[in-house]
Amino acid sequence: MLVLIADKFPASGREVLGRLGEVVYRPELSAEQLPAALAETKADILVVRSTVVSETALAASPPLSLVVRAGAGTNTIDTAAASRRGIFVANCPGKNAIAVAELTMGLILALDRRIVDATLELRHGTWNKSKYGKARGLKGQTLGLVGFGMIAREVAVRARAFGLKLLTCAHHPIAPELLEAHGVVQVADLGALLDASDIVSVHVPYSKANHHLIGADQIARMRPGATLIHTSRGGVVDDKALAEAVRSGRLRAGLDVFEGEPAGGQADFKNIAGDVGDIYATPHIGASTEQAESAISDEVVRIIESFVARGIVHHAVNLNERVARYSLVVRHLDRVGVLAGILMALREERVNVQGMSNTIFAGGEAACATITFEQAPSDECLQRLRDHEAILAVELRAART
Ligand SMILES: NC(=O)c1ccc[n+]([C@@H]2O[C@H](COP(=O)([O-])OP(=O)(O)OC[C@H]3O[C@@H](n4cnc5c(N)ncnc54)[C@H](O)[C@@H]3O)[C@@H](O)[C@H]2O)c1
Ligand SMILES: O=C(O)CC[C@@H](O)C(=O)O
Repeated sequence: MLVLIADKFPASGREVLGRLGEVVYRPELSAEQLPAALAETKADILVVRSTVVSETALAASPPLSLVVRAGAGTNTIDTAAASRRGIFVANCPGKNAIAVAELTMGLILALDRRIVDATLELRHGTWNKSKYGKARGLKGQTLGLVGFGMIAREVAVRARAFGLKLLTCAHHPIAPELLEAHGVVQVADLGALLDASDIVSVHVPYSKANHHLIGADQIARMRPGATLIHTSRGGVVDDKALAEAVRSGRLRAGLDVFEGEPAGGQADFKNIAGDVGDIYATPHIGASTEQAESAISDEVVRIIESFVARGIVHHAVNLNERVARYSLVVRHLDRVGVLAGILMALREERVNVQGMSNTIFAGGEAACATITFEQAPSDECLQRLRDHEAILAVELRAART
């Protein structure tokens, strides 16, 4: 088994993976160089952070069967192409949420106290207490969290300690216990959240549907003097419209992600923070704390270990989520050919198997197979299975609709 790691990844994690197979560490690879590296190494497993994984990359190594995103967002991986090729794509949900929440709070505080500007002036020898000795203060202000996933919840925990009032919006009703536990109120929709918030912080994944979720209209709807914090993904906010609103003095913004940002560690990048003083910005470092990188590394190792040892992929993001209409539970003696016999019987019925698992009981004598499909096998087929000398019991279950 060969694991190609195409982004920065801790040495401790690489060492553990090295015990499972060969590890090729190429953190310098760009998206353009990735296909050639995959073709050359014939990697079975690919680990990436922000490096884009295109269909060409996925096709470059025939044995490639798993791509692990050492992070949360998978929009940089062509998951549709991976699904077409039967390649699992997995991520590490929540493992860097605290780090992003900490940066979010950092940007909120830095903007309120204008810490960056004050530091820059002091560095140049200017004492400007008159200018920087004015801030609104956070207590009692309203923070609107766009999305209420892992990161937004960690932001809520921290923001509450600062005395902020918390709102959120989602496409569906969020469980009341979850809202209550975080001291958050769900408002009707994004518009209501923008109307009511002094600070808006964006925590949704990038997708076609979320492209410019915070566009010119939403930016215009924000309260005058409000602050927008964006640490989710370039493209969720319309950067140009935001820059205009900040330049006009209506808003302030704290950004960790940008439209068209470079994927690698160092590059020239002309960006909207360059000429707009009220934009504070960091180069996509939300997840980059030692704590988060270590938690992500442990999770990547866990995902790969489980895949190699048991074929189970934790946090796969490109599986068919549809619940099969029928499942057949077959308890059987653990003998060669029994499973093949069951599948042959289903094949004769032209039943297309959707999923299958087989668990062996302690002692190794008996096992239980669960097979799922959309179309029920006939009674005759079920009887034939029941009559098999190595089959102990057969039960057909229909999913509740
Ligand atoms: N700056 C960084 O370094 C960094 C690090 C980690 C994650 N991220 C980004 O942050 C995003 C969120 O991360 P997370 O761990 O909280 O993910 P998550 O999946 O736990 O939460 C995202 C939530 O947003 C909701 N959502 C999606 N579209 C929405 C919409 N239009 N309106 C309201 N809710 C919507 C989803 O239902 C989900 O509950 C990631 O997808 C990634 O792009 C950035
Ligand atoms: O790996 C990184 O540096 C960024 C990760 C982050 O954007 C994520 O989606 O987890």
